[in-house]
Amino acid sequence: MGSVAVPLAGLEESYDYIIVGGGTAGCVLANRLTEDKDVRVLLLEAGDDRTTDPLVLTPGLVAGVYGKDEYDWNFQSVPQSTLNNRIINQARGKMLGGSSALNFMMLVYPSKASIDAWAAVGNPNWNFEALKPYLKKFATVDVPSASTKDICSITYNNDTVAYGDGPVQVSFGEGYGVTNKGWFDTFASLDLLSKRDARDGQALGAFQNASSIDPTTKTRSFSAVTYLTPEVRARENLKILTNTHVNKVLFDTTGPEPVATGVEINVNGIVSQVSASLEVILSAGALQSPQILELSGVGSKEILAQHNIPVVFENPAVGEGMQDHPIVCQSFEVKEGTPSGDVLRDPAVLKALLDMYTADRSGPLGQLTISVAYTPLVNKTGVISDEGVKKLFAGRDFSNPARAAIRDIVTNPNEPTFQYILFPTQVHIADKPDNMATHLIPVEPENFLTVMTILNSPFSRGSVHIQSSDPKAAPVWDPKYNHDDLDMELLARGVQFVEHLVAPESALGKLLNQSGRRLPQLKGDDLETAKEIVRQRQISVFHVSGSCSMRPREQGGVVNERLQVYGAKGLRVVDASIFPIEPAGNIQSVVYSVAERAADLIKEDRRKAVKV
Ligand SMILES: Cc1cc2nc3c(=O)[nH]c(=O)nc-3n(C[C@H](O)[C@H](O)[C@H](O)COP(=O)(O)OP(=O)(O)OC[C@H]3O[C@@H](n4cnc5c(N)ncnc54)[C@H](O)[C@@H]3O)c2cc1C
Repeated sequence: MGSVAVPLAGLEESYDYIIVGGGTAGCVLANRLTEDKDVRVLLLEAGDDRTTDPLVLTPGLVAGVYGKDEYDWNFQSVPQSTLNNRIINQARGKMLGGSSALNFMMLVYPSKASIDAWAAVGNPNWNFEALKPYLKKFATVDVPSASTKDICSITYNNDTVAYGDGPVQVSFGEGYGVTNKGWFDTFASLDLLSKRDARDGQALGAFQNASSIDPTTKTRSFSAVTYLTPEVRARENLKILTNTHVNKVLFDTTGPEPVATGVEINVNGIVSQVSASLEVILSAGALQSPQILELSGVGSKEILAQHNIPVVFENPAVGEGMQDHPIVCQSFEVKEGTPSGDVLRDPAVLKALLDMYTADRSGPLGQLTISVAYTPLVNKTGVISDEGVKKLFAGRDFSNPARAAIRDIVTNPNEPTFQYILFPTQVHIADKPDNMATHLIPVEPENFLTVMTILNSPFSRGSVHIQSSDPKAAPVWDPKYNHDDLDMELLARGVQFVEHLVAPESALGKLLNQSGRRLPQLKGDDLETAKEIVRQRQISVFHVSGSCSMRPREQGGVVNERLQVYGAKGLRVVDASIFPIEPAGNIQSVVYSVAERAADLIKEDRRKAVKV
């Protein structure tokens, strides 16, 4: 099907900026760029607008959207050789709001060192201090109640006033109970309770994360509702087009450097073009921004040739450098009387909770009761000694600046090598999960809690590339988890530490059925068994990033510090793809703040160009 240079009915022929992907980052940009009335923006989203959909808005119903074509791209990895050849699912939001519309809503701030590492790998203008104003700009964090503070041992936050003043509404909720208390008491007994506010980037120990849930309405607070409010949508200089698949970026190649001039779109099978007079901005997420670049002729010559795509300009780094946080999920049967989300398998319980939520927004469906902890490098004996850390890293090559930057974080006893999560239900791992819901729907008859071990700064790098010139064909995602064997060594040690958390004498262990089942039925007492637990139970924590990395070009960069694509004019990438190094913790806070900062950079560049 050929495309015609005629705009679709209702569209102008040209806009100043075209944003590709109305996801987490894309909605931020659409809002901020149209604050200037002179700037005309077109926001293009492949999915629909589901901002009034109860499955999206109700925090406790999130599992209901996974795998459904109208909400979720539902990508699958190639089999992972280090994980017993299992296939790993990667849910991705396909709707206005993108992945912020189907994520778990955990709102965690990155560690300072993990953002300072961005500067260390060639981006001197991107460090924690530079990002901090934007970490405050995207959200307003409500204060926790006295009872939440008490149950969750919150003694470290400066919580007399809300933190930040941005559109995303963030809260702590009220549903915490004995399991959360057990979590905090257990970490306290290990002298690993946070003493600092995690928002200052230097927390270590257990702390209560907030959630992107509006404290008043008890609904998901995500980019499409918070940045695209009715007021913003009413702006005459903003056009939002949903159900619009962007096939590729169009270039003028007649000058010395290719210039992005617009995009080719597919709306209900009708392929047409629309022009951008200033810039095309790709915000299609870490799996699809590189896909669109390759479909447009930007990428490795060999890959483009395989699919008969003419090269506009070559950059083999496109789609490489892919990162993700590996997460190992061990489930433990609870004692009679210990609360577990597994009771939702009973339709009568689910109905009663739905009735409560519908009546007055009360009950667990309007909250998230996950708790977390950051720890330094630990193993079965606790925090690993300096000597032990040195031994683990001895004789390895750290000449690559990114590897050196990650080593510096992981070996620093004041930095969070691991994030632990207390998840209130069982997690089911399948060799080939149909979708994310496969992990969440209880299949075991007993009730469980899950302790999750996340490696915050992995060394392994994967890739994502097109497998066809068809824009609708899913790209091939190979995260290459643990291909750097250090990741397996570290993760296995992190898994060994879980035995401290669930031990019979620990406060959490006392809530478990110590003679009951575990998933898997293995204990990480020795390192080899801990590695087998990783192989059987590691999945993705859905933090894919780094596939269009911000780095110097000669070091594998795709974008520069202003997020402009090397080798072209008028083209940027603004989403999780640009992260040069995965930040510690859950990454939505970083995606939002990168997009906020990008909006300022774009405005600044326009001011300079048109001298306004
Ligand atoms: C299941 C899940 C749970 C998560 N839980 C958490 C959590 O609890 N806390 C946390 O901090 N983070 C969490 N994350 C991660 C976080 O939500 C994401 O990292 C973040 O939302 C990614 O933002 P983005 O802007 O890079 O991409 P996205 O938000 O995914 O946006 C990309 C957008 O581009 C659109 N698009 C793609 N291709 C095209 C095309 N060709 N044409 C037009 N549009 C296109 C997509 O439909 C989508 O709307 C989770 C993610 C998932 C998937």
